[in-house]
Amino acid sequence: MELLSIQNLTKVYKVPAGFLRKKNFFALKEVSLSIKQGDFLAIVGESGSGKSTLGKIILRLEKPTKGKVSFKGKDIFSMGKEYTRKVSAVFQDPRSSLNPRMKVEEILEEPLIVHRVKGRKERVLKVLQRVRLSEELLEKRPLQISGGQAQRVAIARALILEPELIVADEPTASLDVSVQEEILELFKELNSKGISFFFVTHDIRVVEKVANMVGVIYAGILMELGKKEEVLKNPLHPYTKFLLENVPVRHPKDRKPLKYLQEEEVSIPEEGCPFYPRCPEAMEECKKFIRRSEVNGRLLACNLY
Ligand SMILES: Nc1ncnc2c1ncn2[C@@H]1O[C@H](COP(=O)(O)OP(=O)(O)OP(=O)(O)O)[C@@H](O)[C@H]1O
Repeated sequence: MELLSIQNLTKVYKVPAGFLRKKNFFALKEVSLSIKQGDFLAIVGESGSGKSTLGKIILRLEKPTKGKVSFKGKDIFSMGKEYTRKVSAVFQDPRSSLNPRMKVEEILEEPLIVHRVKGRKERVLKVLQRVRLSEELLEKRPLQISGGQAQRVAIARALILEPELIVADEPTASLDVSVQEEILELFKELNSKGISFFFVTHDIRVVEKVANMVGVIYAGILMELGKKEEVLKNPLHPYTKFLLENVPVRHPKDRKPLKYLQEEEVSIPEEGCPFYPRCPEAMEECKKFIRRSEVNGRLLACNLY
């Protein structure tokens, strides 16, 4: 069953363009995708590609300029509090997403109070077990616990209203590698129990372990979207191929700059395909337009298809 559907989503920001002037900046351009019940969709992209904007729109923290987002067939912006119950969020840094003055117990109880849910104590204890935290933590505040524990508290809070979809925006990026693995395992386990995920990451390696679907975004355009095995084994879009050739390495000293960063800085064109200046397979028409198509169930934005 389709849980979330995004159709032709465009987000335009007005950005400064010289003295007292503003211009349109497209953070997202005509993005369409859908999340089925049980899906773990990972959206991969570099910094500034629009992935967080997409997550924020799903969470109703931003409004689209154009396009539609629906949850089980209903426009999310016309839904009331029941949407916040069904769709929750985990962000990158638990230290800034959790109120440092509140005790863990209060943090976990808050959504239950807002949504007038009874039996709060049992719910809190149950959710602590789900994220494998001990009861002793309830009296602590976010700064008195480790980063990994704090992220588990954030996940517990996201789980407490029994959501159907969790939007997770780089939820492991601020954690140590070993803790990252544990948190990913936890997401995988929650997913296997039926919770769907919209997971934002810049690290395509993270996707390999947990996702069943992967979407690749560049300069606000969803370049490729399909089943994880297919996309990773047989990438069709030149940009997906490029990302896979430049997978980040674990150890900082092994890191090399992305290939194109060694070249001169290329600006992103506003018309046509934003990737064409870097694309080894670019054609003349790519300067003018970008074709969207579906190849064997895979969505592509590329003139090669
Ligand atoms: N409120 C805003 N006003 C103007 N521009 C914005 C605003 N919010 C985001 N942008 C721009 O939109 C683009 C997409 O931002 P977004 O945060 O979605 O990217 P991202 O892929 O999540 O990157 P990162 O991984 O760095 O967070 C960026 O160029 C950003 O500067």
